Parts: sequence; C-alpha cells; structure tokens
Amino acid sequence: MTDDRSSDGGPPVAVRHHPFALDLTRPLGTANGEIRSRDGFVIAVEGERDGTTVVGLGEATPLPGWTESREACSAALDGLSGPDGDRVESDPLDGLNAEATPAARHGVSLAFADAAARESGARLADRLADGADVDPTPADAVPVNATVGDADPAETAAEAERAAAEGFDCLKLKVGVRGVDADVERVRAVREAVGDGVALRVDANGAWDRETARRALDALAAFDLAYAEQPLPADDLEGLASLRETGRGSGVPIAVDESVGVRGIDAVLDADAADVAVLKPMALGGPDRTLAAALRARAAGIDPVVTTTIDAVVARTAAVHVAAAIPDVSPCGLATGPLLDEDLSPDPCPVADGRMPVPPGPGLAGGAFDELRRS
Ligand SMILES: O=C(O)CCC(=O)c1ccccc1C(=O)O
Ligand SMILES: [Mg+2]
Repeated sequence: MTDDRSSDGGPPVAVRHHPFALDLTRPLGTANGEIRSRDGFVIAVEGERDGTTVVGLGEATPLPGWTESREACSAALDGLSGPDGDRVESDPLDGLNAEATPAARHGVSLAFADAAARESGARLADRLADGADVDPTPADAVPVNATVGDADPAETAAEAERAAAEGFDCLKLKVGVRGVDADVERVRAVREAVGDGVALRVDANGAWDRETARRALDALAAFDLAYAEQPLPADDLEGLASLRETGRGSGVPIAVDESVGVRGIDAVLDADAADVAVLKPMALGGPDRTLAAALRARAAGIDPVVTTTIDAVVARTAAVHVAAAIPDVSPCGLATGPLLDEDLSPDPCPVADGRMPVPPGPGLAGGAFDELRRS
C-alpha cells in the first residue's frame, strides 16, 4: 500500500467498518434544527506489505443535510467488502461517489491515507501536503474557534465568556433560530461579555431570505463581525454575491458552508458568492478533496476554513491535519470534541489557548488509536 489506494495492481485489502453512536452533552441549536447525537462508522483498511500488516483508520459520520443519510452511508460501506467481509481486489474508492455518499468516501479515503502515511512514517498532514504540492511544511498547531449554539442572550453570553476565558480568541455563534432583533441582542450581549479582543463569527445556516439577511447584517455590523456564514439558502449564490457587494467596506464579510456542498466550490468561486469558504471534509468526500478545494479557494482569493460536522475523534483529528496543511489557515471549526458526551478514544489534539496541536505521526496520531485499530 505505498499508493493511497489498493489498486494499480496493489495487494488486496480488507475494508471493515463498525457502527458507533455518540450523544452530545446537550443539543446544539442551529437554524437547521438541533443536533443531539452523532451516528457513524469506524473504518479500518488492512493490507499487507513485506509481511507486515498495516491498518489505516477512517471515520464516516453522516449528517443529513450535509451528507448522505446513515442508511445510504451504511449501504455504501456494506457494498465494499466481499461476501464474508473478505479481501477485495478492486479499488474500494472506485465504488464510492463523493457527491452521492461523501461521508462513506471520507471514511474510506481517510483510512487509505492514514495507512499510506503510517507506512511512509509521515504525519497525515505532511502526506496530504505532499500529494497536493503544498509548500511549506504543515504547521504543528492550528487556530480554532469555539462553537456556541442558540440560547437566550444571557446564556449565550455566559458560554462565550467561558470560551474566551479558556483562551479562544475566535467564537462562532449560531444565529437565525430566533428573529433578527433577538439575534442582535444575543450578539450585543456576547460582544459586551468578551470585549473587543475576540473575533466573532455568526452562522445562520441558511435561515434568512434576502431582505432579512440585509437587515440582519446591517444591524450586526455594529459588533465588528469577522463574517456571517450562510446568511442565505445554499442555492442562492446570486443573493450571496449581491449581499457581499452591497456590504463591502462597512459591512460583514460573507462565508459559505452549505452552498459548497450543494453547488460545489467551483460554482461558488465563479459566482463571487463569498469571502470565506467553510469546508467540511465529511461533506466533501474526504481529506484529499477538502485540501484541494481549500487550495482552489485560496488561489481565487477566498479564505478557506475547515470545520467538522461534530465528528468523532478520528475524523476530527483528520480535519486538524487538513487544516494544518493549509498555509496560514484562519481559525477553524474543529473544537467540537467537547460538545460530545463521550468519544471513541481519548483526544490526541486537546484544545489549548484556542489552538489544536497536530499529533505527531505516523499517520493520524501515531499509536493513539491503536485500540480502535484492533477492533
Ligand atoms: O464551525 C464550527 O464551529 C463547528 C461546526 C458547525 O458549526 C457545524 C456542525 C455540524 C453541522 C453544521 C455545522 C455548520 O457549520 O453549519
Ligand atoms: Mg455552517
């Protein structure tokens, strides 16, 4: 398995997957509904090289709205193993469509990338950077934002204050669940609580129409926002482009998230629809595809930000490697581990001072996931 895949005449590999279900500590309120739990699959690809077994680890954690359903993900993964879960000769990635089943493709492509990185002794970040021709060498830590869900102004401000006290200097607040006036009060309360030294982002998850979005951003501009994420529905690239145009100068920069999944990064760039592109490896079909999208955004003058879909520790760690491979990456939405009540394994990249360390290799995290690898 020197290549990232089994094909090209490489030896047969076994692809295993097993399900997990993790509750959030408390529901995360978004304009697209509450996220309460995360169901997914740990994926292991096992191959042999010169008599030693290499096991690469991946994770597929679907989130309908961003990825395929759990059922579709499960079916796609089931289709990969032979009749008795035995070894397959063909390239398992060939059977996975990144648009139709991005989470499944994420899981399997990550497992192959982890295996290849382990074999070469490199960190996943270095392997990804090599594959995408990125220079310089990936960073040893990435800046991250705290993720603050919907709640009333006092609770939102208290949570923001806790995050700032923990060392976060960038916060992302979910908005769009309540009316614009209520969100303005929430953002005002947060700004007052954390002061001017903390960057604030808001994420409306597509909740507003054009008129509401304009009104919301005009009012929110007073609080010096770093950006507003998905202020309009995913499809409305034209509306996003004009929101960006009319707000330029005095206004709030525009970020897209759902639009990238629905329309693709190239359509977003062509439409001049955003200043920032939020990229979710789980929704884009894998770490490799996410880094490629980030570099395309960068080349077009759009700032890439990598985030999770509230993934378990394997996919979260992979996303840290992706972010580290992007030169001078802006704060990313990767500090979502603490939102989970439990996890698959201890976290090899605990947040400290608003940053997550990139674990030493080889692969995802050296020996940190060895127990998962055996299961
Ligand atoms: O970006 C972050 O801070 C965390 C990730 C996040 O907000 C998120 C998590 C799950 C599903 C959707 C989203 C989103 O960015 O809209
Ligand atoms: Mg978002």
